[in-house]
Amino acid sequence: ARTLPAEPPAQAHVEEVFPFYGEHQAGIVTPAQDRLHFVAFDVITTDRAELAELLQEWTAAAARLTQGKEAGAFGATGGSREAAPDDTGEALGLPPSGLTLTVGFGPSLFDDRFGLAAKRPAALADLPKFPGETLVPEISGGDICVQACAHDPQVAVHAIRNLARIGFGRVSVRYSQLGFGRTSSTSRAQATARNLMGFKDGTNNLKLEDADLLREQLWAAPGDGAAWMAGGSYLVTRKIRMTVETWDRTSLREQEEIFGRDKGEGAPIGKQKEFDPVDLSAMRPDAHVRLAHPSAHGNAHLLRRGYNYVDGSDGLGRLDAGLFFIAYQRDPRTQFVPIQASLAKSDPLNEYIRHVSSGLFACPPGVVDAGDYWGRTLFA
Ligand SMILES: C=CC1=C(C)c2cc3[nH]c(cc4nc(cc5[nH]c(cc1n2)c(C)c5CCC(=O)O)C(CCC(=O)O)=C4C)c(C)c3C=C
Ligand SMILES: [Fe+2]
Repeated sequence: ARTLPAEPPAQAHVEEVFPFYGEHQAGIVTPAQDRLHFVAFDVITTDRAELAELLQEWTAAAARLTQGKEAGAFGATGGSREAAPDDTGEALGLPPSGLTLTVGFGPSLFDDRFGLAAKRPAALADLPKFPGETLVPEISGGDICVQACAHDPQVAVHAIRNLARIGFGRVSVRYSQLGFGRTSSTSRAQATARNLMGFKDGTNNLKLEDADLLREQLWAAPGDGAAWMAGGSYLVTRKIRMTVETWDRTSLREQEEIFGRDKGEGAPIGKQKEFDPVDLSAMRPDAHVRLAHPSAHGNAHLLRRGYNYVDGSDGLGRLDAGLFFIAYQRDPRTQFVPIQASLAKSDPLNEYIRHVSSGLFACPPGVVDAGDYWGRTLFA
């Protein structure tokens, strides 16, 4: 029998509303919701004022949407019948569903189009090329990203669709990704969910209860170099395709040795329970959790917040499935990069996975009140 921490019933989840205003953006330490719609935009206007104006319009819409309201004051049906409605309507009648919207700015926004080059944080350094990755440019990068998380996919999709509609003529969608089944817990009140390899994922994650570690490892601080990012965090996304058919023909012993944890309970090799402390010496030297462990990287942690994805099948009878990996951190140069460098070099999981897209974004601090907007500290 499984023992899971107590969680509120599903109905309580869909009625959940997370505050939009605050020191930090919601959607980072917020207990990970069940569904994801992630979008990356290219900015097509070259006018800085127009971009800042769009961010203000987006902020106003996001403040409404996350509270369970329609995108604009007239909504889907309250405006003129001669004009397009200011909400697309597919979330009418649905509960708020714990929607959060989190914005980030990619390295390409800091080129010479908007006079932002001098504000590019050193921590937003382009990621190096990692061995074995086969990144597809069309589903990588982006000037601006928005991560929508909710318990109902229709609510997450509705939010992204309305932001894209508002941005018409100023931004265009570069790529978007749907995700289901969170693969991380970001709070100790949550049960650990499973990835598509069938393993509990997110056991040893940074969690919202870890106040000291969050201060040290998650949030950018005023002395970090880019003052406008204080209270923000850096986001790395990686779409990681899994060859699940090959994985499914691998023995249970091999699967468990690759991760360094058992499949049923999620306990570290040599231990009994999921949250027993990891004994690295008990597992093979290249076990995934051993290579990724903070002790192997100068105590570097990540706040992982990824989702499973299945984009249909690939025409060869294989599921086009995997993990949309999402990780927040204070500085990717000392956190994601060294961890991924060692995984790319030695992780036996590499036989079953391929990184196909990559994104890097500076997610600014939270919007403090209705007079504030996404990116104000950057554009000020
Ligand atoms: C660069 C960072 C990481 C990538 C990329 C990554 C890919 C990846 N991971 C799993 C499954 C699991 N990962 C687990 C632990 C874990 N993974 C990372 C980092 C990356 N993983 C870290 C930092 C950790 C925690 C290590 C520790 O402190 O113990 C686990 C074990 C359970 C857990 O603690 O979350 C699993 C399972 C997959 C399938 C995958 C790519 C598809
Ligand atoms: Fe991992």
